[in-house]
Amino acid sequence: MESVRSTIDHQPSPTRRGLMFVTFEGPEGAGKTTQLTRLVARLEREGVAHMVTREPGGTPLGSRVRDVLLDPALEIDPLPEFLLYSASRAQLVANVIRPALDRGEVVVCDRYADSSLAYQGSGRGLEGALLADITRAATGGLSPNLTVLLDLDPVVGLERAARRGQPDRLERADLAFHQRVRAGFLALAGREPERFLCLDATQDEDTLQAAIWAAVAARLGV
Ligand SMILES: Nc1ncnc2c1ncn2[C@@H]1O[C@H](COP(=O)(O)OP(=O)(O)OP(=O)(O)O)[C@@H](O)[C@H]1O
Ligand SMILES: Cc1cn([C@H]2C[C@H](O)[C@@H](COP(=O)(O)O)O2)c(=O)[nH]c1=O
Repeated sequence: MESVRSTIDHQPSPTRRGLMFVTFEGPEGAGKTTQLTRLVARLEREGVAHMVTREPGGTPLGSRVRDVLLDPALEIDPLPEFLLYSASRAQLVANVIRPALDRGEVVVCDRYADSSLAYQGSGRGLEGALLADITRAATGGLSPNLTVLLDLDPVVGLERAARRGQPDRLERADLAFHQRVRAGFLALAGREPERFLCLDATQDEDTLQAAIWAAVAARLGV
């Protein structure tokens, strides 16, 4: 009996089996980085092994690709734009995210494939099947367990983002583009309500963090 109980007690938790992949999504200036930073601080306080990264970026290749994608001096057509995001994503998944999940760490990522569906799909108008095929190739089908969507009117978000300084290439796109992006994110959340935690990003930071931590803690069982 004792040996049976100890076997059960030592079953790996979902985290240790590498199943906890959390992404933050939303329009410009919605507060993703603010909330992600607070979540990471909470994971540290709780003693949960974790790794934090972002898209585009997170690898030496991804950092270079990020500089290209955000450079306001460059004109980039929708297809090469999507392929560049996908190249950064493929490198990040293979070299950073999957190894961390395999080590049993919680992975927290600032933007992921949903951003491509919203920005390059809804925003730029690229076809869904193309996005799905290339995203599958880039990620090997790796999907987050939890996606926190911070929803915000782009007028407010772009104002918030502007406090940081000069707008980057994406932030310079017109308001109609950013409205399509917002609508795209909301449509994605509507299609997968179990994966998405959709929050009104006009709420104060403490309220948002409490909701995010409750969702993470429930999935981690802490
Ligand atoms: N809940 C909030 N209410 C009001 N302002 C906020 C809130 N959360 C963050 N901010 C402020 O909004 C600005 C943008 O926040 P942050 O960089 O976290 O957003 P982001 O979604 O990561 O932006 P981007 O996608 O443009 O990188 C910052 O000045 C931040 O202090
Ligand atoms: C992953 C991803 C990102 N984008 C856009 C969204 C933002 O405008 C920038 C990234 O800047 P941030 O300060 O880190 O939010 O890139 C995109 O268009 N498509 C994507 O797949």
